[in-house]
Amino acid sequence: MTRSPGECRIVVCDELHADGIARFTELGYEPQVVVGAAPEVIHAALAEAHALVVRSATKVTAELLDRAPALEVVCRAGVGVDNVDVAAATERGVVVMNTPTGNTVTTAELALALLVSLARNVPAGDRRVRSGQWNKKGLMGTELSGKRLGVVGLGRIGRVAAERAQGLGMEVIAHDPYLEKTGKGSPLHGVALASLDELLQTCDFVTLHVPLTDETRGMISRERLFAMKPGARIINAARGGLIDEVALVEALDAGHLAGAALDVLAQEPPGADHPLVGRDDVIVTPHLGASSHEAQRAVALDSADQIGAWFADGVANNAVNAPAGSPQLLRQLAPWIDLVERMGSFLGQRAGEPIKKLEVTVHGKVAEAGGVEHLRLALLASLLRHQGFDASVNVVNAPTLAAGRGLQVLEGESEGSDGYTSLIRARASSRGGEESHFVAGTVFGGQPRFVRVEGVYVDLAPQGHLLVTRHRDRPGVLGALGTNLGAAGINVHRAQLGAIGAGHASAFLSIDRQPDDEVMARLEELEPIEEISYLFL
Ligand SMILES: NC(=O)c1ccc[n+]([C@@H]2O[C@H](COP(=O)([O-])OP(=O)(O)OC[C@H]3O[C@@H](n4cnc5c(N)ncnc54)[C@H](O)[C@@H]3O)[C@@H](O)[C@H]2O)c1
Ligand SMILES: O=C(O)CC[C@@H](O)C(=O)O
Repeated sequence: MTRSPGECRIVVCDELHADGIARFTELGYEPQVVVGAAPEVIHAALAEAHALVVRSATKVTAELLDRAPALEVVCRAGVGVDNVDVAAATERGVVVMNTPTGNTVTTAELALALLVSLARNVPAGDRRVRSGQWNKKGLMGTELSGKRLGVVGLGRIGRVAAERAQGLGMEVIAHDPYLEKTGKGSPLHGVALASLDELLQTCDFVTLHVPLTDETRGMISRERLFAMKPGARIINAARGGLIDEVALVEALDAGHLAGAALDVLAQEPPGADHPLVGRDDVIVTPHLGASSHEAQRAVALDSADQIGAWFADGVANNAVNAPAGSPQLLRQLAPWIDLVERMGSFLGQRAGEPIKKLEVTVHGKVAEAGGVEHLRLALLASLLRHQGFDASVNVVNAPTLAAGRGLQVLEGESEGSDGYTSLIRARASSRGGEESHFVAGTVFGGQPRFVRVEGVYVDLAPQGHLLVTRHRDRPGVLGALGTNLGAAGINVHRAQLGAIGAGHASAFLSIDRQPDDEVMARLEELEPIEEISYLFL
């Protein structure tokens, strides 16, 4: 859905580079900046916000999200989304996006700065001079050239850090299980992939570049710290929480490790008596990784452009919880999304009880264009909206809501496109499959068409009021339905029917208004009618 900038309230919760604010203005938006504002001002802004821009200071919790009922999108001007409760946002249908590329080089450069500073005691030397001492006793460093660096997480930042370290003459190895799973090997020349244990046991320096997730929290545990090569140094410019900080103090005190450089801590800012702050063998910087003019400008511009694209075209660039797609693809998919929403509406209304299994197949040209996932999610969201959920169900929260209800979404069996250039089939079944409904549709001249419903081939414009029957296949059924509807002043625009086997048939009547309960009861009482339902598409 396209919105004009005047309709969209954007709230900027953390410091954002001025060029990002200017870009919003260029795009026609008037963002409200609430950095440092009183809680009541922030709460009032949240109450009307459609988009939030945050860095790491604002914690986007479930409670904050509940204060923002109109919220559609949260944009993290940076990489890590660990300050956003993504599950809570997803549940509420709120898109969460980050700006993953703007601060890559800057953060890798900080990791390198920490590496060099740690190897050569630069901060300790500076402190000594500031205190009036001009001597180098105890500040003997170590050369980087020829030493082995282990990069944990060979993603965007890890790769830049690895390449720069090779330029310093270091031998670099890396650990990244997700890269290993691709089976393609290391993307960098001269950087071999290794297990985490091998990396820790053999490297002189280790630098961390993984996101903080349930899997990585505490990954550099006490056991792993003490398994590191004696005299090694560790650098963390990724996230506090990756390293067991208590165990790090012990490993340093025991002389097992020679030093650590940390841009991030588990608790930021740290308490005054944090045991890692103030040691000569530890460098701590205040989460400076992304703090360069270039990086802050880049992530701010990306935030403005991404939010603009969301409001203008519904494109969720860099979303971590929604399918992506270019504006061109979404424009191409628009009539198909309209079709699948009507298919979902049909199936949701037809089913007498909660659907437990939804099988969707997308065939032909529309599948080749991409966006199959988008179509499947749009169908599911529409089905759920017609199965007791409210209008807030969308492609973001539909999978979570479906899973919560025990509804499985599967790819149906591939049966080809039945001679159509493109065809979408969907079957919805209740528990055990005793109730199952089927619809197949396509788009003709930009308009949605159902071409097969239940077992019957039809040519049905899925719009407006519809009656669907299952009845005994005998003469006069259509006449009896038409007579009763006519007596109630209801006009039948179009009627289609067909046999569905074993002496049964189904009829589909497009009518001009909803029959009241009395009319429906009369139709149900007609002798051949086994089941009749009214649907609005
Ligand atoms: N200090 C800062 O200011 C700052 C700035 C930017 C980013 N960061 C942090 O750096 C992290 C990395 O950023 P990026 O842009 O390189 O992200 P990225 O997604 O490009 O790379 C992360 C890499 O980690 C790998 N990975 C995931 N789990 C792993 C595991 N268990 N073991 C080893 N590797 C694993 C992934 O496969 C991926 O290749 C971010 O998530 C963010 O938390 C910090
Ligand atoms: O906004 C910042 O200064 C830090 C950003 C950084 O932690 C990130 O994950 O991108």
